[in-house]
Amino acid sequence: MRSPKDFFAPLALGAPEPVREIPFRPSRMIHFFDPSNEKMRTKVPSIAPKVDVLLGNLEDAVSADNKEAARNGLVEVGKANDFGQTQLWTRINSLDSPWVLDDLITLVTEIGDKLDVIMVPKVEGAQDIHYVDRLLAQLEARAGLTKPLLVHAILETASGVANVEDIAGASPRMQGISLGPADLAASRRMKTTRVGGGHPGYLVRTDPTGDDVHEGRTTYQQDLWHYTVARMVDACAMHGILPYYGPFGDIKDVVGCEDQFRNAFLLGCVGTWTLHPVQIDIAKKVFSPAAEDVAWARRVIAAMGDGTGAVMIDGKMQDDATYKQCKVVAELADELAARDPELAAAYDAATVSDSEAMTGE
Ligand SMILES: CC(C)(COP(=O)(O)OP(=O)(O)OC[C@H]1O[C@@H](n2cnc3c(N)ncnc32)[C@H](O)[C@@H]1OP(=O)(O)O)[C@@H](O)C(=O)NCCC(=O)NCCSC(=O)C[C@H](O)C(=O)O
Ligand SMILES: [Mg+2]
Repeated sequence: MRSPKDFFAPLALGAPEPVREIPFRPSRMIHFFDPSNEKMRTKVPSIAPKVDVLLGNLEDAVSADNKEAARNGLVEVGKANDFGQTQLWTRINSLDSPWVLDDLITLVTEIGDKLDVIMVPKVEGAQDIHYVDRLLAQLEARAGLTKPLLVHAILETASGVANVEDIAGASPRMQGISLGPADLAASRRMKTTRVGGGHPGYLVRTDPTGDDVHEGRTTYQQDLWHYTVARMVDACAMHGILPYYGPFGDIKDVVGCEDQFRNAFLLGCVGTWTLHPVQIDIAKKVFSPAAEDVAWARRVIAAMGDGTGAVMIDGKMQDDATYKQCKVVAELADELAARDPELAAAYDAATVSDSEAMTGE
């Protein structure tokens, strides 16, 4: 454990100064593509402007035979494209794999200036982040990078969940954490066979009303991921980093996907992974606050003045705590609107019509 006094010191001579705060940049969708797949590589220039984050995946879903091709394909993509406001991330292979050292050495050396965040899978505890932290500092120094690479952990082992607060605070590089429900299910010995989402067997049932316990009792499917997502959100908030939902593998179930994403958004996540182009617009819709919620938040903020005291709006009590919630929504809306003119126009139109409705104009 480093002394708090040394926490922000570079871990190698010549490495860039660590950031003091994680900059907020829109990251509603982290779009996964396989850089070993030539067809997907050719789609990068058309997909990049539609997503907040483009991620070249080197780990699971890339076959062992294609690991080198994926690494080289990502270098090619990084060198050939200007990503504008879209961030370029990668997911490296796991720290116990034979590929990860070459992943880090090659990517930082060849395209370290283009990469924003390195996603590390199967993080078990702070020690895994410390290893990556020092190695990155050495590689950054050697490559002459001036901006530190940030690190994102996937929460996908039972031990990672048990240590999530330590992981979130392990380094100033920690940008955020995503849920990895598929590996986490395996690590926990859960009896599901899916990538994220619910399960019809995980439910509660209303009490029996008479003698027949077998019929007429409503069931409600429960969210398998509620506990982990909530715990991850708290760990991230505590350390000033960003929480994300992860993958939803049933690509055809666009409705279930939207529900799962929204649960995560309401609980505090800022974004999610998208595995297929069809999920991009779902993530954009869910992780951008609704225009009517933004109009309401702006109304409460305006009515609350300095943010203290209590007022009634439409029969509902507002006070310091609702003011703070509204600030979260309104500030997120402003940050997203600064990048997205369509969203900016929708938020402004809703705010105008909300204030016209109030004044009866
Ligand atoms: C899942 C896929 C293999 C499906 O691909 P495909 O069979 O080609 O689907 P479609 O025919 O519907 O595709 C239509 C067109 O869209 C292109 N496409 C598909 N996916 C992508 C993408 N991600 N980015 C860009 N373009 C994409 C296809 O090429 C088709 O193009 P065209 O023929 O010109 O019309 C595929 O979607 C895929 O590989 N997705 C990524 C999978 C992935 O990254 N998985 C790993 C993340 S999840 C995970 O690791 C679990 C987690 O760690 C945990 O533990 O929970
Ligand atoms: Mg995984």
